[in-house]
Amino acid sequence: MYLNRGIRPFLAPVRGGVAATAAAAVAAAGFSVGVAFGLASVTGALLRWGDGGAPAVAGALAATAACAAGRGVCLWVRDQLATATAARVKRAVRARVMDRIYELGPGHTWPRGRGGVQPTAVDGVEHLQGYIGFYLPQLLVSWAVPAVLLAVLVAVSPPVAAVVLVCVLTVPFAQRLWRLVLRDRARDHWDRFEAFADRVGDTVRGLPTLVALGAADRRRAHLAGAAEDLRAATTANMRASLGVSAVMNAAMSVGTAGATLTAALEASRGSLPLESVLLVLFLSAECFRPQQELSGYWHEGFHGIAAAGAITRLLETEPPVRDRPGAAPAEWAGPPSVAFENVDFTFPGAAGPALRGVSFAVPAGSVLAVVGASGAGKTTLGRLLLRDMDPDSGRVLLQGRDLADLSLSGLRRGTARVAQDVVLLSGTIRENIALAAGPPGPEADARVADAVARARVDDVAGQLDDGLDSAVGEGGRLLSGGQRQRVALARALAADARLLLLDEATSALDAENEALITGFLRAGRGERTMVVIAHRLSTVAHADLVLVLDRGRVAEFGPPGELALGQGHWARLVDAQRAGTGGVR
Ligand SMILES: Nc1ncnc2c1ncn2[C@@H]1O[C@H](COP(=O)(O)OP(=O)(O)OP(=O)(O)O)[C@@H](O)[C@H]1O
Repeated sequence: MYLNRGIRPFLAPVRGGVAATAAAAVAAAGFSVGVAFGLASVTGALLRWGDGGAPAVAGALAATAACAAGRGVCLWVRDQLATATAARVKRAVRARVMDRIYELGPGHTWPRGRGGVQPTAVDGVEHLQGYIGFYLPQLLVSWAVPAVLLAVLVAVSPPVAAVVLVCVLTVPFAQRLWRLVLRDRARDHWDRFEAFADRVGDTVRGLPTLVALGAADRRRAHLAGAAEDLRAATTANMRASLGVSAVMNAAMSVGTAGATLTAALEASRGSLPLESVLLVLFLSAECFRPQQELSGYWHEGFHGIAAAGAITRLLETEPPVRDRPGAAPAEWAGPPSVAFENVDFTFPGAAGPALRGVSFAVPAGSVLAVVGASGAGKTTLGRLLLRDMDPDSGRVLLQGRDLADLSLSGLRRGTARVAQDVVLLSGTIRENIALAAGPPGPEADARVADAVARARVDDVAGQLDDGLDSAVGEGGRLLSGGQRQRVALARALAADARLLLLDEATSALDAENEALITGFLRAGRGERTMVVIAHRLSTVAHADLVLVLDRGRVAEFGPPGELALGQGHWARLVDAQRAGTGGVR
């Protein structure tokens, strides 16, 4: 049986359900045998009508009808059990997949973009329904039922049983062939499906840009190419699958015909009575029925195998960071001091390091501004500070303790960030802010109210019909860039974090919002340690310390006033900004 190793653990708790489903299907097959016996007796009784067979016909008919009804009930039970079993597995798999996505965290690089994981988490888990509910139990049935029926056939006519046995044995051969043909294809098909889904998502998100650039037609052609790729892969798989189906169907036809001929031959020799001939014909057809049904489930089996492979790969992906044994919770009694000690970091697959030998120390409760040219490593430094990833060498320290020795959940409880690309979740402004405010209740409500006031989100809400209960739309697209940033800032404040990272938080702010941020930096000093990836001199002016990065190295570090007196990078950047020829980058 082809069972993906990632899915096996989820099947253990529902083994009983799969077995019960298969048992119901086997019971249905048992009633089919009853129907076969019944029909054979009805036919025999009809042929002997002259011998006063009316009561016998009536009895046989009643027994046949009862068996047919029993079969119907068993199939109904099978479908109920299959659906319930598959639903349990899907629930468990989905929960584990979501856990894994959280564990992979913000530091994981998705090989096919973030959109590529959606088909696995949504469609992939759905595809397990048919695979686990019907395909796997049917696989058991396709062995069990022929085995039982062959035993009955041997008792009725050993030669017919021998013919049927030979043909039934082609089925495992066909299954093996199917597995060999489809194993790699299933993965390839899923990869194309994920890539296509990611591109469609990208296109929808980037539609305004595509239209503005006049590139919509080119993108459409590109998408059509990817769709054609997927169609070609699907057709090729269907062809291969149908080829294997044809082998099975041929075996079944040959088996039924062979059984009929053998039975007829035996009847002509007088060694098989007519009723037994009929019985043999019905039973040999029943022997092949489970395999016929199995081939009907192959489509679901194929998608299930492909999905199970993708789910396994996701579950086996190693997170970039995880808790070390004995990791301790971080202490958040007050704002922490922060230090980097000789930190090197290179992104997987990157040509060169993003950070090299970075060292600096920031006292608790200070504001550190990080500046530097585009690509200098500012965002990477922020990400290492919040432990999205671990340094290749060197250490990041929080209150003198290596970040890697602290538990991730404890660390995340005390940190917050307003990221470069502010992402709001679908829902209302209030819901977005409340996300960070802890379990619902009066305390969380008070935190939200305080954050709204401090980030002046009430100004934003006042411009909207439903105030704080206005929907922000997917990703926050119903709000302006500046409004989004205020909501994101409020969200970070509601988290009441002792370590706050603002990554280019001022880039989309107007003068009023910028004043809000700088005021907030001034007021927050001492309350929390803040690291600001800064663009504007006004922001940096309120920093206690400035770190200038240049191609991944620390070019300068110190209080802004002192650095401005020198002749280095910082002094040049300030002069350039004052002269209006550049930012603080
Ligand atoms: N996920 C990634 N994979 C590979 N390389 C990356 C990744 N993210 C960033 N880099 C590279 O690391 C270097 C530092 O990038 P980083 O985003 O930290 O720069 P930055 O100073 O924040 O730039 P900007 O001001 O433009 O945002 C760059 O060379 C960038 O190309």
